[in-house]
Amino acid sequence: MHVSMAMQMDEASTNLHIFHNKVPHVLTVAGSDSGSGAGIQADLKACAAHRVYCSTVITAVTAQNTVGVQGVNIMPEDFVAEQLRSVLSDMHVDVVKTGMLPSLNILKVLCQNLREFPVKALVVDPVMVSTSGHVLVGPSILDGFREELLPMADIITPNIKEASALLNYVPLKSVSDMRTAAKLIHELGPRNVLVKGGDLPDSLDCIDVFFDGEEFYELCSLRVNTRNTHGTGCTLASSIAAELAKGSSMLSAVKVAKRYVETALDYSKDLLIGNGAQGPFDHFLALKNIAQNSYRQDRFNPNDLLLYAVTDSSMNRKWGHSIAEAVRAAVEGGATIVQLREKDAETRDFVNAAKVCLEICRSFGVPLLINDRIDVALACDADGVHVGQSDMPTRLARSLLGPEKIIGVSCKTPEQAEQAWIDGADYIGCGGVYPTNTKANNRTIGLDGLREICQASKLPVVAIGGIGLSNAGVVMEKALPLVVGHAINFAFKGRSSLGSYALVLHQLMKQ
Ligand SMILES: Nc1ncnc2c1ncn2[C@@H]1O[C@H](COP(=O)(O)OP(=O)(O)O)[C@@H](O)[C@H]1O
Ligand SMILES: Cc1ncc(COP(=O)(O)O)c(N)n1
Ligand SMILES: [Mg+2]
Repeated sequence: MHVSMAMQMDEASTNLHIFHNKVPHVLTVAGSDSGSGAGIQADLKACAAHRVYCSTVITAVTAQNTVGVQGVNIMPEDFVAEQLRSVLSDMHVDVVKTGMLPSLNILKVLCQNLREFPVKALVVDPVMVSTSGHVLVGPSILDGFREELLPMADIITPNIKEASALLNYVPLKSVSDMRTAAKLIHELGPRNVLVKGGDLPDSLDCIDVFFDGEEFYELCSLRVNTRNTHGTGCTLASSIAAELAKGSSMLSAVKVAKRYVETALDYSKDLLIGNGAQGPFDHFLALKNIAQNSYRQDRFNPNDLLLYAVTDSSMNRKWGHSIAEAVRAAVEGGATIVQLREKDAETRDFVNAAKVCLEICRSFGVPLLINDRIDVALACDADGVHVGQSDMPTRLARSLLGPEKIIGVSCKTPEQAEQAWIDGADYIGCGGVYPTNTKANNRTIGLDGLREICQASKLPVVAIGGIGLSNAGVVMEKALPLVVGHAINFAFKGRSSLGSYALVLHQLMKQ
């Protein structure tokens, strides 16, 4: 407390305002996998997924894919030493995680560096055999593990085969054998042991045995039925390292890491990458959605705003329409973008309806946005959101949704339009142009207000509020000629037959 106060005063008086955020940092010392399922590549992805920085020292380059390992090229130990020195002499590393250590000399070089540059924790994944059965590191490494590395380790994470190898190849066939093995490996010096049961035959669950020298914990997860388990071991160890770097206790780090692997495998169980027996999985839980949505060429095309339909739950209720029926009518009638604006829907109903509407919109190649509810947009992977001035701030919405989603912002003044542009919005909605009964207490800006904002806005403008067949022509006439490089578009809320309005107005705009 005193220290931080003093620092602040000192920095204020000397005018040095450089506050550095120290970032949690894992260094992985491992082999490269050209197929990117395991090794260095899995470590980088796992650390990024846990929001931890990861530097890399490459010990070997493997030619590897989903079929197996075609070749291994071991790095010269001097060059491994040079990489270690480059990273450790410059960067603040919290945790070192080791994977493939292909020679005894490389292991010794690593131990030397760890003594010279001590870190908060050492996670050892004693990689020996790939999931495909290829021997990556020969048994000559075992003495190095036992004599030098394990006594320095905070945790070692052998799979069944590696645990057996460390114990002179005793057979391990059950969870009870795994417990015995964990205890014996603990006697070799590491402070904690996790014997992984991913490869335990005939097991419905995936049970890993954790031993901290005093207590045993059996950590159980569902066994995901999938071919995509290549790299689970590397990912688990990196995830443990990442959680430790953030400050977790060992048991908590192991539990979070295991749950992460299980979640990622479940999400990725049907991914198809490569033709071999063992596929990689998706560390960011995003590829499945991207594969489904690959129809869209551009993230956002301003021309999509041409005819903008907005749903309204009370209007739909009044006319006896479901949200999905209204959306289908709108896109069939020519709407080029749809926004779900459901102010009083139950969240679960809203998510379910949004999923159905998304399918309809996707089949027409029409983007679907969600009003206000970032959570609903994320849950159904909608194309974006539309937010008002008192909803989620645009920048925060952008960081939650990522760079690809569409964000629109309601603006009533040129200043708000400028701010929306600064904050990274894609378009602004502008209104109410005319009085409307679908939004209470909404100040009408009129055609003059609309024109003023169109002149000022650097973003495409969608006109909204009380626009229908009778006045659409006037809005176009008054506002359109003044707008250079922007489209004026129309939003229709809660009409009984959005389709026919859309159709007629679409014709009108084409003239
Ligand atoms: N099919 C699966 N479903 C759920 N978890 C799994 C599956 N296969 C492996 N795991 C988990 O992934 C981690 C790595 O396990 P394992 O495959 O035994 O190690 P390695 O990849 O080093 O051979 C463990 O926590 C294990 O329980
Ligand atoms: C370079 C490298 N390092 C480690 C593994 C083990 O990973 P897994 O046991 O999940 O196949 C691998 N296959 N390749
Ligand atoms: Mg495995």
